[in-house]
Amino acid sequence: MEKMSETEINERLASMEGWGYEENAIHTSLEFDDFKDAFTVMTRIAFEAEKMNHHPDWSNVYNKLEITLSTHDAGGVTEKDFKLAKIIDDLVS
Ligand SMILES: C[C@H](O)[C@H](O)[C@H]1CNC2=NC(N)=NC(=O)C2=N1
Repeated sequence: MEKMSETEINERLASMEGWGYEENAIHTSLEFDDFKDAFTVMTRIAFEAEKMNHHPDWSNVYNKLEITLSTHDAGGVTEKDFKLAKIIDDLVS
């Protein structure tokens, strides 16, 4: 899958609330009521990621979840990252 240009990435991000571009990846920060809610969403994301064979880089501290998406093989952001970002947005909205 082909790495997208920074211009293309920023165009796509313009219509996505809560996501930003930095260091060859797109990022979002999510906050939940508690750990249980955060981990429930992580589990749902994990199953979707596994289906796509495309996995987030993430960290969780109690009710907070930081997510970074990039396509490691391409060394940057590809359409797959936007596909997973959309799935994540749909899961939390
Ligand atoms: C072997 C396996 O298909 C690859 O390592 C997949 C797995 N998940 C992946 N996830 C992400 N984010 N980027 C990849 O390049 C990637 N590659």
